[in-house]
Amino acid sequence: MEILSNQTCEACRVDAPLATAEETASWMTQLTDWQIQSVDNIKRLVKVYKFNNFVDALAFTNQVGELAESLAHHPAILTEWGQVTVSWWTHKIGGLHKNDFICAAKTDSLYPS
Ligand SMILES: C[C@H](O)[C@H](O)[C@H]1CNC2=NC(N)=NC(=O)C2=N1
Repeated sequence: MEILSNQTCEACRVDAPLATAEETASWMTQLTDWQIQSVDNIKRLVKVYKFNNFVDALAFTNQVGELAESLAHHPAILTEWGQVTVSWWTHKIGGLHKNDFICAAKTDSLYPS
């Protein structure tokens, strides 16, 4: 099976296909503690990362932001004291694309274990 965190995002086009149910199920096996949530009928990958304070949460937020810029693919990030909520979806297609699963896996790689 292809390792998501080792892959790079492809340029996403407006006619790119949404991830199928089978692809989603397969790629979810490589992700830890990510949930699929629908917001305004748009599916997104969501995970809450825990921290001991705000400073560490902010540092992680900035790392995720740098990752996003490097991939030209951007999440929604909610930064709070003690936790950061990261949500990935593809705006252009209004849902989940393989890029979102790759980005979620790469986001996990940034979290201090
Ligand atoms: C022009 C710019 O590259 C595009 O709008 C990119 C920017 N980052 C993006 N991020 C996400 N999550 N979805 C997109 O469709 C998207 N499009």
